[in-house]
Amino acid sequence: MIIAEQLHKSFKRTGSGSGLLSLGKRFGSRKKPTTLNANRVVAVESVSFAAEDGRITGLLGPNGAGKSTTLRMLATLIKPDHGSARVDGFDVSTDVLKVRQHLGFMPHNAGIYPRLSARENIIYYARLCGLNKVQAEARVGQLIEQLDMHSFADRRANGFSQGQKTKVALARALAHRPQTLMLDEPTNGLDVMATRGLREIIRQLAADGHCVVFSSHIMQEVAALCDHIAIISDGSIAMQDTLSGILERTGEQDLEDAFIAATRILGDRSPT
Ligand SMILES: Nc1ncnc2c1ncn2[C@@H]1O[C@H](COP(=O)(O)OP(=O)(O)OP(=O)(O)O)[C@@H](O)[C@H]1O
Repeated sequence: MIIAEQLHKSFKRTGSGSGLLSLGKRFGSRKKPTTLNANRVVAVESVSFAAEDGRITGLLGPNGAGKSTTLRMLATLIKPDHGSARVDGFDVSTDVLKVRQHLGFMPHNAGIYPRLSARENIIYYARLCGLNKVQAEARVGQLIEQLDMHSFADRRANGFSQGQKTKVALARALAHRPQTLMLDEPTNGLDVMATRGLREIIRQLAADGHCVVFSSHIMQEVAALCDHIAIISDGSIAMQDTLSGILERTGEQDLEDAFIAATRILGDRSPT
């Protein structure tokens, strides 16, 4: 289970574009210019949401909404500036090792080692997570079977297709049998069959009682897969509920219209 409360993260602005922001609000943003700091990029303004075990939770937001930054804070890769979050009861700021034991994270850009084979990539990560050599080899064998990776398991990852990279990254995230799994835009670049396969795996993990969180900007995908949806826009959660709850609260017929309505409501709530 994940509980995030008012997570906030900004980054130092680099490069020469700092003057641009002070001229006005960001394109597509409903935030007023006064909330923007010319020296900092606010990636996540205030994110609070809960993701329960046995449930698929979708973090739905457009490009630049703060999805990856939120997931990276939850995965203990970066520290929040403010706010707090717990993964299976462990604090992401103070119980880093415990959080990592309980969490499997598949980052946006797969991040696999090109010189290692698929099998070696997964074994390496499993060993980092505390499995001994025999355990790691056995676990990797299971994952290769489960994710149908036989045809490329012993090839170097350099040159892998997007789908092959995604499978390796997913296997790596599952290596230590984490209770909670977070996937950052997992279907990016996958074909229809690979996407279907991944959806089945996600459904099965939730059915087995795992907490699964994934980020996406694809409405149909989130609508088809998620039990719970958290809409993120401009670094804040605009609305969170079941699909039917979101449709009811916005008075819309489909998620796309509901998404626009929810972000408009958030914009109207923002301080002037
Ligand atoms: N390390 C960083 N330094 C500066 N700005 C950053 C950094 N990381 C993220 N940002 C900025 O924070 C904002 C949110 O980025 P983030 O990657 O979290 O969004 P996202 O919702 O995952 O977007 P996408 O769907 O495009 O991947 C963006 O404006 C991004 O440029």
